[in-house]
Amino acid sequence: MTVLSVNVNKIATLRNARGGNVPNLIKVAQDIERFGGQGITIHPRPDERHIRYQDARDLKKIVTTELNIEGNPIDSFVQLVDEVQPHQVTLVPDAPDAITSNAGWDTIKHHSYLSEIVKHFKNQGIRTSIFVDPVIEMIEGAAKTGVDRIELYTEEYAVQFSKGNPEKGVQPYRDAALKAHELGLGINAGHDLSLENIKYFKENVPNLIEVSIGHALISESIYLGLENVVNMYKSRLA
Ligand SMILES: CC(=O)[C@@H](O)[C@H](O)COP(=O)(O)O
Ligand SMILES: NCC(=O)COP(=O)(O)O
Repeated sequence: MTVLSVNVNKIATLRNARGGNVPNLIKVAQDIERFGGQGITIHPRPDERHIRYQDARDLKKIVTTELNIEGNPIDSFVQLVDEVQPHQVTLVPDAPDAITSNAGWDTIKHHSYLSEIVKHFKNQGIRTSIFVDPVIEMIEGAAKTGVDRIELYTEEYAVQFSKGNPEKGVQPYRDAALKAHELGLGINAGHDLSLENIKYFKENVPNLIEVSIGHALISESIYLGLENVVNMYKSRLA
């Protein structure tokens, strides 16, 4: 079984559009857990365009499954994670003005920086993950930082799947997962995973511990309903 962590960034996007508290992010997170979601993921960005730093504090008080905070470990992010103490922190190298995450870390170039940050969080007992492209050298570089897990950046898989090339799309992820497992790393994945492409990914990428899914899951819920969609993902991840 692979754990489904639901990314609620898009719930915050909708809420912020009117400046009030509709939809209520906390209630949605509680409902996701009630419907069977096994984790909540957030990705507070420096401009707080969707998740606000205060949301992280509020969610920590109510999440009973697993809270995963993703982001670029700039000083304010590190301070937030230190304060909130989520179950997992995922380091993502996104620029402040990036529309969304668009690359994994160069774990060789940033070896010292990542090693220091990984140590900082691991010393507090926070499970730490590094967002990477499915490139063997980057997996090896991640392992050398002492990190617990990697999160495979799955946009390219999603692109290839949508073009009708699922095997071409998944092959680098299978190879990366085998290497990561051999090196003792846990394997997470995320970005642009959807009801359409998740089953093939799960069936073809070994040792997949957790996926975080937001944009597609929330969009699909408009048509199919949140409870239904959470359970549709879970059956594809069983
Ligand atoms: C790391 C990752 O792939 C997701 O966290 C993604 O970046 C979601 O962020 P947005 O919701 O801002 O697109
Ligand atoms: N880590 C990936 C994530 O949290 C969700 O990404 P997406 O499904 O919104 O593309």
